[in-house]
Amino acid sequence: MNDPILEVRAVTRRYGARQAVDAASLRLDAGEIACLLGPSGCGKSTLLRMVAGLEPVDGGEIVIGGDLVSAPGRTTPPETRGVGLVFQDLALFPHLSVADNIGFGIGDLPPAARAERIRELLDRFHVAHLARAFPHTLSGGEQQRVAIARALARAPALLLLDEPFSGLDGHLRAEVRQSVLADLRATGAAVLIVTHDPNEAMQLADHLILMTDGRILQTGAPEQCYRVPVSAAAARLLGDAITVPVRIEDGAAHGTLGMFPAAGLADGAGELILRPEVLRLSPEGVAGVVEAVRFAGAGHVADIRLGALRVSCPVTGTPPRAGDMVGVVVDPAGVRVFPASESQG
Ligand SMILES: Nc1ncnc2c1ncn2[C@@H]1O[C@H](COP(=O)(O)OP(=O)(O)OP(=O)(O)O)[C@@H](O)[C@H]1O
Repeated sequence: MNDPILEVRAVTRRYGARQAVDAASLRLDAGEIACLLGPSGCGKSTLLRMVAGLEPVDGGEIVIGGDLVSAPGRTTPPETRGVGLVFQDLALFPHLSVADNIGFGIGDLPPAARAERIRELLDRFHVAHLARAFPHTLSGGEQQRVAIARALARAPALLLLDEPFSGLDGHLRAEVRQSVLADLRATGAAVLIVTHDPNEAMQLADHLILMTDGRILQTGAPEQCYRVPVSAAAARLLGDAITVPVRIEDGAAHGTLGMFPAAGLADGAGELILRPEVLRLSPEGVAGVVEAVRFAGAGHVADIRLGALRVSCPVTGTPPRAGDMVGVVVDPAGVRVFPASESQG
């Protein structure tokens, strides 16, 4: 196995009594794109800033390209870590042209080599026609491309992006994201992107890193994290998750939606966690009453009362009406069972 580009080992950062990052570990291989996802204040930016060398670590170690760059009392400065950085505000130099922004950090190269590198990046990020333009005349998406091109000027093996798409609005955001992603992949750099947007993270990443309260809950491929969350908290970070209280007894979980395997779990209170899409309406399912039906583009969503439980169930075809009695079935493959104490958060 190749050595990772980035290895973060049990890194900790405290601000007074607050543990902003608590024993976080992750690794990133060459050419891999990872998204660090979590709610506001969970410590994502702090972790990224420690990797960048903008913040010291209070515990643990960071290794980049085989070099130990952070340990308590030791912080290699950002400019000698071989990382590229792009922050939310992009921070382009307003008085420099696009070409000069991109070439800013490579003034030490011979002029011909510098010009060649600038031309390469202008082409790669599709901004060659803007080479002489100034940042304030560019669209948000164009500024985004220039900021990334500038961060890659020294060909870092690792690029760090903190909420890079947050300044772009809906439609433009998705479009810029996908095309920038393709261009980034072509550079071969390992990329660590901080975001609080689950859809963005799932669409961009080879590898998700889910974080809450300073701790990393789960890492893995987006589909794995979505389908097989390690806890209710991890499940909720990636989208709608229905929580159903159950009683675990002799390796089975019993609750309103029926019985599900819970091998290896101790008897006691538990929770089922499932995505809405594993529910469907069928007459042989658990009986419930439709409370409301909403149009949701590709189909409808029915809010259904099943005793004390209320679930939102996607419906294809003709939707039921409020007040109808329906049956709800669950695809057991889409259900996870957790002991109640482990699924808090
Ligand atoms: N320089 C600082 N001094 C004191 N507390 C800080 C400092 N930087 C961050 N914190 C605190 O550490 C915690 C984590 O902050 P951080 O900015 O890393 O979170 P985040 O997940 O990036 O949030 P957001 O998505 O809102 O940017 C927060 O409670 C924040 O208030």
